[in-house]
Amino acid sequence: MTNLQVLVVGGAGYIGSHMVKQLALAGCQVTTMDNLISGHRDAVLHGDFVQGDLADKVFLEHLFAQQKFDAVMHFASFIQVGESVGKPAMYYENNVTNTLNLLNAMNSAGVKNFIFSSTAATFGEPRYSPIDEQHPQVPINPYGRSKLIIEQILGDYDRAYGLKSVCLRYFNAAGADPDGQLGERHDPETHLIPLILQAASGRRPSISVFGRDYNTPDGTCIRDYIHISDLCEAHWLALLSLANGAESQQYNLGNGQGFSVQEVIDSAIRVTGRNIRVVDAPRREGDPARLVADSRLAMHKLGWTPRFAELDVMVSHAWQWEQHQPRQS
Ligand SMILES: NC(=O)c1ccc[n+]([C@@H]2O[C@H](COP(=O)([O-])OP(=O)(O)OC[C@H]3O[C@@H](n4cnc5c(N)ncnc54)[C@H](O)[C@@H]3O)[C@@H](O)[C@H]2O)c1
Ligand SMILES: O=c1ccn([C@@H]2O[C@H](COP(=O)(O)OP(=O)(O)O[C@H]3O[C@H](CO)[C@H](O)[C@H](O)[C@H]3O)[C@@H](O)[C@H]2O)c(=O)[nH]1
Repeated sequence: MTNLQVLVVGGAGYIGSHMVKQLALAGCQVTTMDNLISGHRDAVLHGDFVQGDLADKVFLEHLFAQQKFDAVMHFASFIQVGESVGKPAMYYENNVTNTLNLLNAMNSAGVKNFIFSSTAATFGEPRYSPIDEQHPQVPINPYGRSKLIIEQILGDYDRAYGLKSVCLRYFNAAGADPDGQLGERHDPETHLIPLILQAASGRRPSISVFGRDYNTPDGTCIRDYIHISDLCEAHWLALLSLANGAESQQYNLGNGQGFSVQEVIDSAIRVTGRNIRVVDAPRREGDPARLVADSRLAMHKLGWTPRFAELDVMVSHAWQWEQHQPRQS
């Protein structure tokens, strides 16, 4: 238990809202800041909520002047790879410039601990698998580049200002709060598991499989799905490491086990017991055939162990959430 005071930026979103709950249950004083551009106010179940935008430097200055924080967790960004290709300005503005505003406000206020949501997309096309922290980072889209730029800025800010950070490079966040209180509510939804489950529940007519001609055993893309609770646990351990004086670090976070798109659909059929209409579609631009994490560094240095590594468990928690979503009449 701890009474750390933590600012969660983007805490009304999918991953941030689960984090807020976990921090509060661990005894932290949590403040969520979110502009609600894609988040949901009712997803913030604990602590204080302030509506504000990272673009607003005056707002940030006031926030840090009013409250003392031991650490900041930063989940707020635009998140769609495809959209970033057509709208790079929007992505660099929100993911880079606005993050700089946050880092500079932290610096002015003397807040020294930062946990950053980075991504597998910073690696680009895998040169080997599974992907460890030594793998070259050569992103192939503006989304991935926007996250890598921040990772690099964080190195500079540590050297110059002593800002300590942990960059967590998530692979595919999946599942939902095991208690059923929270889940994934993106609009538009682009992620595979919620889309499959919407097809199972009747909220969508079908699920499209983007390509069956990849160099994988069943021809569909392989991804490394990591349960949202395990992801939050890694953030918690990263926070404790910084609070205990650890140096800045980057960790890849996944299960180390890949599942193909077809295997995810098969899991959803097993878990839901429903028929799911599957439509074959062309490849989606920019999708590598296989993205699997080597997370051994996080396991060794943070003492992290995924608890919900089984795909059917991730899908069943997401299904529990999907069944409580409002239906259009
Ligand atoms: N979902 C994944 O599989 C995945 C994988 C790798 C990395 N990530 C990263 O994790 C983070 C969280 O992802 P998510 O799926 O929860 O996304 P999300 O869209 O559900 O949450 C992002 C939140 O940030 C808020 N926000 C965005 N811009 C803001 C701004 N300028 N000021 C204040 N609030 C702002 C949004 O309203 C939203 O609540 C993102 O940074 C994303 O890049 C996610
Ligand atoms: O309707 C769909 C949606 C997805 N897919 C496939 O399912 C797999 C997973 O796709 P997601 O969109 O769920 O996830 P991504 O692997 O594309 O994206 C994840 O990893 C990226 C980094 O590679 C980013 O970090 C992003 O935010 C994160 O969700 C991909 O092979 C995709 O082609 C389909 O076949 N049909």
